[in-house]
Amino acid sequence: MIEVEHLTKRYGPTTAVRDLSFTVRPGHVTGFLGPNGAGKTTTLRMLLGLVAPSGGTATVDGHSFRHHPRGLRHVGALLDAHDVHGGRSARAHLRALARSNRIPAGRVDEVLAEVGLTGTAARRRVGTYSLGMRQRLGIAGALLGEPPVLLFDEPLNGLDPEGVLWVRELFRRLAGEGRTVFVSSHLMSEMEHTADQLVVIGRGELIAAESLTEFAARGTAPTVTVRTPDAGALTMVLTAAGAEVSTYDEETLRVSGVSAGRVGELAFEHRFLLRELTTQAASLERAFMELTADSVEYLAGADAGEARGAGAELREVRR
Ligand SMILES: Nc1ncnc2c1ncn2[C@@H]1O[C@H](COP(=O)(O)OP(=O)(O)OP(=O)(O)O)[C@@H](O)[C@H]1O
Repeated sequence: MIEVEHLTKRYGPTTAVRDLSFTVRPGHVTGFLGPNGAGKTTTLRMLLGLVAPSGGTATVDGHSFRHHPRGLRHVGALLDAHDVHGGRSARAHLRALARSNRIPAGRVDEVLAEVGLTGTAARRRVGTYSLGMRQRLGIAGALLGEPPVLLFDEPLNGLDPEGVLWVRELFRRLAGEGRTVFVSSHLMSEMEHTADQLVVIGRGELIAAESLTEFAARGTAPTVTVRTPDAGALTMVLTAAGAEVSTYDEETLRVSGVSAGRVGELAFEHRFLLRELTTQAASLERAFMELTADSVEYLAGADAGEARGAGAELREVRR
């Protein structure tokens, strides 16, 4: 179990992490989400004892990583895929890691096969690797000691679609084996098919720590799209039934506040012809943007107003 309690990190006038507390449990893939600069990397570095906190604690199974004698056999991590000597081969790099962590050398070929760096790829200098290949090597390094706890900082960066699918399956399998898998990303679209638990931060502070399902429920309610030649008359019926209706085009309505089933029943009762009746689930991406809108440091032009506006809307709803 990863426990972060009142964790704070200041760099001069910048507070990268502020009074952050959360728990990450074994048996789950937990996504660590936040916009750029939210403090994810700083938190992971504190967990690994690479950066000293200004306050609070970050522990794995009750110990700080620095004081854990089993090193890579206890916590495996991929922080920065570029953090590997470019002149070495993948195999030489992993052999050195294995030696210094007293891990049997036989594990090196096992993890290379696991991440798909076999044959000539394993013998090539890491300096010639693409970002995706470096990510695979970083993941191999994290898996080397078969640790019960795994930390990954933006592991999907640079991976091709096949690589993304492979990583997702790998993480699920590792969690299924009872390990703790903690994965950072600044993109909800990456996490929504990867994680089942979420820790969301913005400007170094905790915004949410809950399951993906709970997080989804915070977002915009699902909407129903209805296509009918009787759009005007159906709008009146739906509004009378308590729905909110907006017109998309002369045949298409967007309906919220009632289910697709109820729209179907009302249309049947009033003998309206329906050409389409579909539900759009709440978008997790939208919920994430709304929730973090006020903590986004780097916004481009027009998006800034829109995202902040969305944040304000959500606060209205919560009140
Ligand atoms: N060594 C440092 N010295 C000064 N400021 C730092 C240092 N490391 C991080 N910061 C600042 O702390 C804040 C959090 O940075 P961090 O890299 O932890 O965020 P992040 O969530 O990982 O972002 P990204 O998704 O962009 O990698 C940023 O404002 C960053 O500029």
